[in-house]
Amino acid sequence: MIALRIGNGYDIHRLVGDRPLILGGVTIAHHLGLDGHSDADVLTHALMDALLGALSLGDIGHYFPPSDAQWRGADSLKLLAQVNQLIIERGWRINNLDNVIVAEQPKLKPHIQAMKENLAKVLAIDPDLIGIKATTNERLGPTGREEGIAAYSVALLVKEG
Ligand SMILES: Nc1ccn([C@@H]2O[C@H](COP(=O)(O)O)[C@@H](O)[C@H]2O)c(=O)n1
Ligand SMILES: C[C@@]1(CO)OP(=O)(O)OP(=O)(O)OC[C@H]1O
Repeated sequence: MIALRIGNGYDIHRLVGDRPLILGGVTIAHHLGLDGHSDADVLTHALMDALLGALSLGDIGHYFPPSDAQWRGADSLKLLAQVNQLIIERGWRINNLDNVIVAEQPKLKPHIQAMKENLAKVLAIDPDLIGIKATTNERLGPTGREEGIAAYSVALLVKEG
């Protein structure tokens, strides 16, 4: 018997002048970066929420509360490794992941493969199981005005036997 569980995640972080831009663990040269208590890696945050959502385990704020100083400046890939552990402990594996980053600037296409490889390494899966797309918001709304970058993620988990 095969069991499937699907989850979705969303996050948005504000763009500011004095922070690095980190997406999927890749530091991208840009005049603005994402603000947050952690490294503000919005893609990895949306992905963690999708994975937790698939197993009805709550959200990242439950495991890594922004009020807790230990997560200040946290490397989100390290948090993702902890989320992956929760999945493995429960006997699930990742079937595939799909993600959309909404960013007016910079061009993300040249960095997508590196993001996939970073995430795949942490999750111990093939990079081809991870979809990552980038889109502008056609200059509409907060992402379109370059006030922030948002990400949406979908995760499909599978358990056999
Ligand atoms: N930050 C971004 C946004 C988009 N792209 C790539 O450009 C294509 C066209 O984007 P539209 O929003 O105009 O549809 C998109 O499909 C991406 O390939 C990007 O690299 N970085
Ligand atoms: C991982 C955390 C830890 O503070 O990161 P933040 O940078 O606060 O980002 P947010 O997506 O607002 O909330 C998730 C938090 O749990």
